[in-house]
Amino acid sequence: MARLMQLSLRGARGLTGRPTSSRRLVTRCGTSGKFWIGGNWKSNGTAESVSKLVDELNSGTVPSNTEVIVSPTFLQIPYVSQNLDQTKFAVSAQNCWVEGYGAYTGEISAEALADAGLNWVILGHSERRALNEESNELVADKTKKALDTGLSVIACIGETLEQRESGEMFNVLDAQLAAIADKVSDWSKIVVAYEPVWAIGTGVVATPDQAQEVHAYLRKWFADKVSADVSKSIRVVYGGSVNAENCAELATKEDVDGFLVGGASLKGPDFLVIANAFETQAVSA
Ligand SMILES: O=C(CO)COP(=O)(O)O
Repeated sequence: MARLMQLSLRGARGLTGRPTSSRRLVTRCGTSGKFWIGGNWKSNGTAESVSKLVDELNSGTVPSNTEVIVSPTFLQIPYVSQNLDQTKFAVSAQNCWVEGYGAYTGEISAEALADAGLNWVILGHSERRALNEESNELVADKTKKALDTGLSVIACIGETLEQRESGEMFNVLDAQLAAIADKVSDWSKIVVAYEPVWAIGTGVVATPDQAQEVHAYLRKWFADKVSADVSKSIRVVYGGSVNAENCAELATKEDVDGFLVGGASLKGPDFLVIANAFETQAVSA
């Protein structure tokens, strides 16, 4: 109760002492009201290291105001699903194919993910866009397919340094979102992950103000191009060199509804600090 009161005070005054809008007072972190943290393990993890990581995560706590997912490789998903405490953590895939079951050698369908008991999939990660040449249209088609199959989607967008420095950043983000908006009308099972490519795996984190600027822009994009309701309810999370040291300050930003974490999600104690970032800054506000 005390924490709830602190959260509402924080919503009413903001950390700066300035009044925040009533929109965010009611809807910080979207309709769910929960901060959202994802750990993207990428192509990492041996049987031994994953077992250790799962044990470390199980020994930690996750606040009730935060939803936490981890995303192992396909091969590690069964072990993680069976051994991770799913009262605290959900499990996600890092990709799926655009078609269903069939003659698609090397691919895994959204249906197969659902059949394995998963509820989440990451789509459009910049590494897949760059290394596997996934276009905005393919990411949008995969997003539609995953949603139609009943999965929730972490839809990743973000600009390269070159695009940012040449003034193309907002056009790039617009095009990435517009492609999805062309195919999808129900955004209730989408978390948007803003991951500037220049911040991924580089140790160069966006400043809290840089993250807030883009997140506020994206929220306005939803208000203008989709609807006021979606703008209010969608969660927009930040990814790119988030770690145990910088997460609390980033979490203070009004339009930052969580994080998608790469490297630091492979270290159990660090990821648990990040998973508690919203709780920590809410209580200390
Ligand atoms: O790509 C990311 C999460 O999807 C971010 O990776 P890092 O946290 O390692 O920069």
